Amino acid sequence: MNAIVFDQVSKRYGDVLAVDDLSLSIESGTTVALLGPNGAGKSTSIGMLLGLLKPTGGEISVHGHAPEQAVAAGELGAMLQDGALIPELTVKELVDLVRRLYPRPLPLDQVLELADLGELAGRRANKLSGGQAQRVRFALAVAGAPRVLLLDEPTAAMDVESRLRFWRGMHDYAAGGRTVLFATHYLEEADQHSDRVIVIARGRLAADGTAAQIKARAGGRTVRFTLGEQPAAGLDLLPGVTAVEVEAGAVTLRTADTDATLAGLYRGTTLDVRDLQVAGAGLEDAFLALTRES
Ligand SMILES: Nc1ncnc2c1ncn2[C@@H]1O[C@H](COP(=O)(O)OP(=O)(O)OP(=O)(O)O)[C@@H](O)[C@H]1O
Repeated sequence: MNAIVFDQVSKRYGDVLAVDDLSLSIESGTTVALLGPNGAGKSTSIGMLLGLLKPTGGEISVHGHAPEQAVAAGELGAMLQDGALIPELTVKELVDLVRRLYPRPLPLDQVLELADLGELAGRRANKLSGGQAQRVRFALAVAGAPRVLLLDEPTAAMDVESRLRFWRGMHDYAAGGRTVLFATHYLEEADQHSDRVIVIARGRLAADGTAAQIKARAGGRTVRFTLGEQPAAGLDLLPGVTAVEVEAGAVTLRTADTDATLAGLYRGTTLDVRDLQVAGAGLEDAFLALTRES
């Protein structure tokens, strides 16, 4: 069953087409990373999912309902980039206040544990550091036990240790068969913490798959070497090669299988290859290649 469906959704702000004919569906129980450069349309998509922004065209549904209905029914929880916290309340009071607004909230202790707030329970909200305030926002997002959790760049203000703890809490929350969609710029986070990565660029879908598939789609690895005056014809036929660039005698091959490509190059051709370099295309390279392509 689908938790989230975007059907030909677009959003225009004046001259800016922030989301451009976006269609995708997210199966219930999956954790999905929404990846894209600045201005790609991630926050706009999350805003529309929450019913805070109206699409210019197309339709969005959450478990078969319009976003506004899903929010009203407590099906959606969200952690946005800067939600204000009530300064005079302690962390515990604030979390308890919010969870009581929902029909079937999580127990208070469980929320505090998920967000790693045990030691901060008695601290007033106006005395929290940026990273601690983010943890409280996460607690408020899960307090109502929503089936779908939306996180907009959740680890932006967190140090390394806080990040680790945050992801542990997120995985614990998702483990109950819940759906999580998180926006991030951090490719490593997408790689490590999601079942599926959706890359958007300029409001359009640039790639959709597991992190491994996305790396492979952008060519996996590159093999570079110098050929000088020798002809480069036929390099695209080497095993594994997905793209060939030749510039002034310098060749760059993108390959999904480095070993097969090199074997083919050395055993299957008579070329005199110089200055051979093999570089791993990480998710970063894949991401750059994909967002440039689109
Ligand atoms: N209220 C607004 N009015 C006009 N343009 C807007 C508004 N909100 C966003 N935009 C524009 O829409 C585009 C998409 O912005 P959005 O914030 O959704 O991207 P994003 O992927 O979340 O970016 P970032 O990673 O920087 O947070 C950008 O070009 C942005 O400038």
